[in-house]
Amino acid sequence: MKQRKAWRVVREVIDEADIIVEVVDARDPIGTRNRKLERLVKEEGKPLLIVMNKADLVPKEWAEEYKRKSEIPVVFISARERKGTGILRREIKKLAKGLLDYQDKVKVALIGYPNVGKSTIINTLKGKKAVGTAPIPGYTKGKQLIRLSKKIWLLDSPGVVPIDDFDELVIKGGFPADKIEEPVKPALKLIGRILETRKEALTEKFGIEDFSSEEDILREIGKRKGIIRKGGEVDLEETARWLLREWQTGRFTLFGKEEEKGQEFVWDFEDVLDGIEKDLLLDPRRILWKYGEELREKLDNTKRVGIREIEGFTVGIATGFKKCDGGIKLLEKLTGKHALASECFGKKWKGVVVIME
Ligand SMILES: Nc1nc2c(ncn2[C@@H]2O[C@H](COP(=O)(O)OP(=O)(O)OP(=O)(O)O)[C@@H](O)[C@H]2O)c(=O)[nH]1
Repeated sequence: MKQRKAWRVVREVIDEADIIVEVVDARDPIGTRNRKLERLVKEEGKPLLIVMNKADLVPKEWAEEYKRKSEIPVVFISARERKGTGILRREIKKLAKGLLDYQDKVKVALIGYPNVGKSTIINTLKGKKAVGTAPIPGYTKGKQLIRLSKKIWLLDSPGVVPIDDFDELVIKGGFPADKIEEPVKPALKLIGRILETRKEALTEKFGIEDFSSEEDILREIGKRKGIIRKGGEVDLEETARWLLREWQTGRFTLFGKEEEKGQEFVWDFEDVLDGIEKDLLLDPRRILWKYGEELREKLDNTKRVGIREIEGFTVGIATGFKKCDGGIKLLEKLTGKHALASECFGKKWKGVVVIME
């Protein structure tokens, strides 16, 4: 049901825009491109541009190679480092040119999976210019357009592609590895993705050079890590969980050296989440009154995160942040949901309890 609603919003954004920019993560272009989205845009006959963001986290040659292979125009940028945004503007202008023969204004929309950097790109494109956002008369209330040039405008709220496949959700970090009952399937999918994208990563991290099948690779990882059952056989399930955990926390990436350090965290707070009853869900302060002491004990510079679905709500706990906002943002990223209420705690290192829709 939720999926359908999310796709409806994406369709509305496609409908509204004249040019669609699909934002993907340069580290995982295969996993963050969405064929359904691309098909919908094509069906509408609208121009599509792919922006591979976070280019600062991948080697240049890799970017060039991907660009050569793509049939859709690709632009590489790093919104965070403000690199490549000039080229992006130029490409958008190029696509808009053809349309401006028939209309006097062109609207551009960014669409992509959660966490790929859509908002950061919008902010970068906005620039420092005071013109920034301006309400346009007759335009849907609450929404604004950002002026890129006199005739080219950007929708200020991006379209978010829902993650509809459970294995995919796990790979993207939206469901904690430790909680998965059948971790082998998503782990094999992850290995398949790595084989397709950059199999050298398996050699660099695990010393594996024989890429026969996904399952053999998983078994080999277990063997090398010593995740063995009593009988001496590799424990595939535990290996799968371990691998997914490494991936989700960023300890294992496609490009060993270029890890995004800021995003590393450990899963924690199982006990507290186990104890949360229905009446505590009304207010995050109640959770803090009851479990504050336990939570404060773990406050240090390690980022710890716990997430649990309880009675139709999602409860998240995050600690180890300089600002509570960082914790809330990470929880929202991981779950793809929005915070309804939150309560902050801690002095030097902060933690936060968040209830999400
Ligand atoms: N290294 C790097 N990180 C980036 C870049 N752009 C964005 N990020 C980071 O990626 C994370 C997600 O960025 P957002 O702009 O919030 O992503 P979004 O696509 O709007 O995410 P949702 O709001 O969940 O849909 C943040 O931690 C950003 O700082 C980039 O070019 N390089």
